[in-house]
Amino acid sequence: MSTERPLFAIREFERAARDRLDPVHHDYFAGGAQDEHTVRANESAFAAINLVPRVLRGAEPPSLEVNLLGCSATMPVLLAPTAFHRLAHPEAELATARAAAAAGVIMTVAMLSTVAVERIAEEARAVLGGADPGLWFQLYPQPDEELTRALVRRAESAGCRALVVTVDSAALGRHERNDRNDFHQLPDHVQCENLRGLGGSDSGDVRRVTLSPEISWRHIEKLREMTRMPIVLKGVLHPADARLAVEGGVDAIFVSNHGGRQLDTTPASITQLPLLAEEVGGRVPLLLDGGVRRGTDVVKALALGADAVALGRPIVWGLAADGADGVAKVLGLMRSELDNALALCGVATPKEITRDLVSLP
Ligand SMILES: Cc1cc2nc3c(=O)[nH]c(=O)nc-3n(C[C@H](O)[C@H](O)[C@H](O)COP(=O)(O)O)c2cc1C
Ligand SMILES: CCCCCCC(=O)C(=O)O
Repeated sequence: MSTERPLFAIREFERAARDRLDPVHHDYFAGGAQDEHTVRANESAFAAINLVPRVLRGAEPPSLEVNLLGCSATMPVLLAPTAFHRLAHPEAELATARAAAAAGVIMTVAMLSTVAVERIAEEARAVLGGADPGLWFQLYPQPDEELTRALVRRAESAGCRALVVTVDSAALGRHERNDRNDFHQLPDHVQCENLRGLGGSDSGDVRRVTLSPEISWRHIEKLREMTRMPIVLKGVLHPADARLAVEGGVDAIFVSNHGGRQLDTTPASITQLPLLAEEVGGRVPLLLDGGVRRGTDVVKALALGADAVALGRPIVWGLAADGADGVAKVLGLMRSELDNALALCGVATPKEITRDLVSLP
């Protein structure tokens, strides 16, 4: 399966994916909470920010490399965790992992991946001739501490280099598209493979997962005791929570509204970023996701205080459109757009991107 004609923008991958996907699954991937105000805001807020380039800087050719929590990456763009890749393509997370490894970017494996994290790591390592792909693992902390511990152990044993703890999911967001489609159960062949063999059960049934309002800072402290992986809190929007996170010793903060899929009418991630950047004051790295669709969006996020950004839906669109090749093309597009945007802004590296390169609405 491959796209018949070349695609020149992530928006075109979105259309190609829509043409390929079962409409119910497309709605699951594309949709957000309730009226989807935040889904739209994530993208429109980027469009409303202007870039104010510098000229005649005599800059070196752009170099996009970064190091994030000890993992080197060929650009400041990583894969956000997204669940259930098997709904998008039969090769599921294996295809995604091959493309990410070949591109030299960090893939955050979702706890709810449909291929086990060990298999994903093996696939990525094979692309790199046995070298470490620097995978990160996303966790929904469970009220059952032993299940959480087993998931953390599993990620560590698979060689994951950071634990991305999703904290914006005290309950599942209300997805009216899924309700209208009566999509409340996964097909039998789509299983959460990371759950198998843990907590005394061999089932990969997603219903074993609990999203609970009981989860608190105490659970983050426990995670700190459970693992030596750096801990990244994903889903922080309030500056006061960013302060607590830094004081609590987390290693990085992911400014995210879950792609508008949890609480509708939260601000766009990019709108909230400067407030968090000010509160954090460079004490820990800041990552951002939500609505990143262009290389120029990456420059805007870095100018406003992010160290890197992550892509959610664009990766799913690439996967659905053309498997590993589709993901590779999405990442290739981001890389060449970012390269072009840096050159046109008069900077050579992500570190040289400064606040004065953007003007806010
Ligand atoms: C289909 C889908 C599944 C997702 N699954 C997860 C998940 O399992 N865990 C998580 O922390 N975030 C999950 N997210 C949120 C993403 O990690 C990310 O925050 C969001 O997609 C970024 O916005 P974007 O899609 O506009 O790039 C999911 C998002 C989508 C679209
Ligand atoms: C208990 C199942 C929750 C699935 C959530 C996956 C996700 O984060 C998303 O779709 O967004």
